Amino acid sequence: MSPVPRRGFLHGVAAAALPAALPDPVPAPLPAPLAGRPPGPPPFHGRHQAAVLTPPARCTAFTALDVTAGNRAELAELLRTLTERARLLTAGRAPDPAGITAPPADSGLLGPDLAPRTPVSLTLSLGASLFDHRFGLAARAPRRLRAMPVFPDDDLDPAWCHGDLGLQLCADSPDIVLHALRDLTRHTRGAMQIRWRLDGFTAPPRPSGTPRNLFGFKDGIANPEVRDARLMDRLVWAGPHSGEPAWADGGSYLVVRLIRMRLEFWDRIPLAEQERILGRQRDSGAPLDGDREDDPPHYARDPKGEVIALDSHIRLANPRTPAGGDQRLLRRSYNYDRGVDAAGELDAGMLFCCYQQDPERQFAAVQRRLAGEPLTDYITPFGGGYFFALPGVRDGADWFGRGLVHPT
Ligand SMILES: C=CC1=C(C)c2cc3[nH]c(cc4nc(cc5[nH]c(cc1n2)c(C)c5CCC(=O)O)C(CCC(=O)O)=C4C)c(C)c3C=C
Ligand SMILES: [Fe+2]
Repeated sequence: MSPVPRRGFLHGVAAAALPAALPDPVPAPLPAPLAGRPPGPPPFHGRHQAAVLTPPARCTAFTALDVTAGNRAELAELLRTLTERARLLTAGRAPDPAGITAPPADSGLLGPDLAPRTPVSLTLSLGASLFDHRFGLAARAPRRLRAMPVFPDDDLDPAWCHGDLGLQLCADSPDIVLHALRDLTRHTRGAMQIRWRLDGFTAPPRPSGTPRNLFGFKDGIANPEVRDARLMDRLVWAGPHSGEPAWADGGSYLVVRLIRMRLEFWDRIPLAEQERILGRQRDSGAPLDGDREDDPPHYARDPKGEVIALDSHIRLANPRTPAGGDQRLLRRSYNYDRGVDAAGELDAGMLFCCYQQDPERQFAAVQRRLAGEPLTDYITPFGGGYFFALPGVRDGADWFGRGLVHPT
């Protein structure tokens, strides 16, 4: 049982550790899509959570949690605490020292001087199960939020699926991610508990450009342009303009899929077959009818699939199909590596994450077309969930989910 009582978990250790004011962030390298903005980590306050549009970081941990808070007031307290800690952590700020008889205010993992070199980004999202009977929120749920269904070719393990909350932490190194997770769990003990967690990484671009997945192919090439704000309003952001409640304005649906990749099998097939399955050249990333990774594939010129096979991954996934609305997704995937399984096989794959305005119109429509594609012989989806990434925290008085839990 938790030594920290459920009620009032924010008061005491957490409240004592909160600083009165945060320092100005010091300039850090900007991801490409944010170039042109004033230097520094993405601001924490805003209409959207800052990390949704930023490119994948080097390291991540996706953690699904179950809320153990007993009522709506305790849920509100949990969300307020997560907001306060997120403000601190995303600014790379060390907590104030604890008294000599108290446990240290910080794990110490990053040394005594955190600020301001170690910013972490955090994205908080809600699962459909949070809207059950416990908190009286069913009538206020995001309209399109439901539990992740089972798709053909899935082999889902219930221990790796769903969750009341989804928490994604991203940073330059795994210790920064773990430091943030320890801080958050420590300050919310008694109100939420981890259900599952998968850590991921991206490779640095070699030699440049888009990073590669564990099959050796560049991944994330054909993503929508995040600098196009009107496009993001059509494809990524949800709110009253997409039929959602007012409190949800600026949020986004997040689909997470944990997909094991059978690396030993993949490594036994010829390169030409690998490229036929995916529809792109491995080394350059170009579509099989092009020369460069940013060349668009020309399916209309190849109706029989003689160059890019009709059942290749990119041709089936193609979200720019005229029927069924715009299905383009913002993919933000990571590689994962969990060592070896009991049979001595490599246990590695993809932590597939994508943001969208409508998971049925976008992710599910694409996923259904991929059923039975040749790639399915080399991959096994075993977990994940559907989540709603909350709108951003607007200012110093706001907190994650305030409009949901405390309507004004
Ligand atoms: C349902 C959504 C998708 C899943 C799940 C998925 C898994 C998956 N993908 C690769 C490798 C590649 N995917 C690529 C492109 C691509 N994939 C999806 C969707 C899902 N992929 C889309 C919508 C697209 C873009 C299609 C287009 O617009 O042309 C590519 C090509 C490079 C790129 O654009 O990123 C690769 C390579 C694997 C290995 C995988 C499961 C493990
Ligand atoms: Fe894909």
